[in-house]
Amino acid sequence: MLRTFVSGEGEIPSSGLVSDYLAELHFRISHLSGGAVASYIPELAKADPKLCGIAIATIDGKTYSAGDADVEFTIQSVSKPFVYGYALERHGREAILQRVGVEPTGEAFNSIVLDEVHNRPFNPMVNAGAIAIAETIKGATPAERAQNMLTLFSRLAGRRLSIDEQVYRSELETGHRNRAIAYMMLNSGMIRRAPEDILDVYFRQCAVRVTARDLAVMAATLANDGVNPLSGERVIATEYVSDILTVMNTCGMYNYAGQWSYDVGIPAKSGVAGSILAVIPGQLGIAVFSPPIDQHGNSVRGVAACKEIAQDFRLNIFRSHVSTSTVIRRELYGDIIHSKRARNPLERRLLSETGRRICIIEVQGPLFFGSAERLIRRIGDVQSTTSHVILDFRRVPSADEAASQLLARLAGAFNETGRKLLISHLAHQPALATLHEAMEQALPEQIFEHRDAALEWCENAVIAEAGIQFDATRFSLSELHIFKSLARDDLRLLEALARPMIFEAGDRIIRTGDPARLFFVIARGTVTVELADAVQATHQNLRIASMGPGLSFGEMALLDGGTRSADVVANERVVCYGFSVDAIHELGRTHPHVLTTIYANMMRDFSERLRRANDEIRALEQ
Ligand SMILES: NC(=O)CC[C@H](N)C(=O)O
Repeated sequence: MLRTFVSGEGEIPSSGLVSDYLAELHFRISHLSGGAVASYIPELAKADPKLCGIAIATIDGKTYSAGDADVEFTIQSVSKPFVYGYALERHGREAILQRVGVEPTGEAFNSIVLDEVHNRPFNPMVNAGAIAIAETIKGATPAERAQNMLTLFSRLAGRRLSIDEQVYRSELETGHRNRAIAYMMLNSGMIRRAPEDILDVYFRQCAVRVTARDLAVMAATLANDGVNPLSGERVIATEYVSDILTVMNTCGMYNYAGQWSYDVGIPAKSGVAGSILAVIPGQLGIAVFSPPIDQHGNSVRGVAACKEIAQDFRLNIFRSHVSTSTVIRRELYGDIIHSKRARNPLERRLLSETGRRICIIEVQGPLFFGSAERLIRRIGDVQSTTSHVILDFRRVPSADEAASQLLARLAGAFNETGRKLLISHLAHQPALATLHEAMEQALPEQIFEHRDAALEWCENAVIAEAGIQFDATRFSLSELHIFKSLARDDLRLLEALARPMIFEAGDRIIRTGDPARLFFVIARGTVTVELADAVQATHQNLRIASMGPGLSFGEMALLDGGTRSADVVANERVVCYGFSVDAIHELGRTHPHVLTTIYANMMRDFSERLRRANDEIRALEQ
């Protein structure tokens, strides 16, 4: 039962909740009786049966513990899954399967039977299999092999471990059953080197000193796809982690494995010194240590503690925590949501009429078969009404091989139909590398760092298709919205005031804080309006708009005559006309209607922009 979710102190101690839970659990578990300390290895018989420690490590490296979680004991059989992973990595699945199967025995950990069909040990979690696997530990001498083995475990624990010489010697002197198993395997050709050599490193491997906290970290390394959450070091290749966990699930608790899986539902491994290590993939690792073991060789208190934790925290791995229903965060359409590219009134009308052909899908969460399939199905649904689909991946932390393949196929299908699929915010990080590669191959031109750039690309395509671009070659002031409705004579007066100006790419045409003396009309090229230093963390400028031919900027100066509130930078060579604010005001004195018309045009533009901004905000609120 979860009893301690709120502490009495008024404040909720963030990590105290789990610690308190473990402390209570420990209190109950440590009073359990039953079982006996293993004595077939004489040195193990000396263990204090009262010892009891519990530890949990999360995949982001937080550890919780209760009781004797920092007391050292020997790892024993809990070492087996890790050396198995090591062997798989060195020799590959095929070669290892030749030597050791993956079938549960239903027999004790030290059973002497081999699989008669293949003449190999049933699985790597029982002694026979683990001894065969120990032969794969690299090294020309016993010392080198011991060193390599110890290095593996130190990397798994995230600290330097050592070997308990007494326990090692004790088993070396008395482990005749294991010796028998080794000789039998030599006889059947399952091991090739001298049994004593292999047993030497196997006994040492079993005698590595660890704490419950170490085991929790090792379990968390498996839960974390093979990366130690404390050191950040990859210790096991991702592709073999599921092999290890599968075998742990079917064979890790020996002839209790079926019942364990039914009761607890977590891949686990136990050792005769009294420890159990359990792995909840993607979440955490659990370890319990208490020496008395039952008839199967599993720690009595360890089994009880794991059962409770699994039930209280709903950790059965067959219980699904993933949902595919949230893969689409929301959909936005190009009639309401616009890029930061400022548009002239004609283009704006076109986009509000036909912009629904552009669909932005904000994707969220990890992509795997289920979520990718759901996403693709939705894209299929919107396809009939859209010509452009932008996938915004900023909230996608990972995509596996299956999802990457599905999306690559989708991209291929898009390419064939002439519809466009665009990708934005696909982060450069290892968990997205496969997807990146697949997308780069399928859509080399359509991957954008920012969604806004992708949207602008789509808008440009829609506008180009409609053939309504501003024609800069026959540029006349009457076509500019700011001068709309002015009589020809008035326009002529204004033309006389226009000063042609040329800027090169990167030129800062307007600088924040400068006195505002001119406003500009673009004839050729595009500019970007940006807020200097706006992104605090990086001191980067924030792009708020970009604009091209036929649009004006800096006209606010006509109203407030103050200083500039943003920077405007030329994106390429820009030809524009500058109008002196003073000269326009001057003109207003003799021709007041010129100024009022300009003001009215500006007001109309502002109010339209405000309305559109409100529509966008409303759409983004959903
Ligand atoms: N179950 C175990 O932990 C067994 C390990 C022990 N070293 C043995 O080989 O017998």
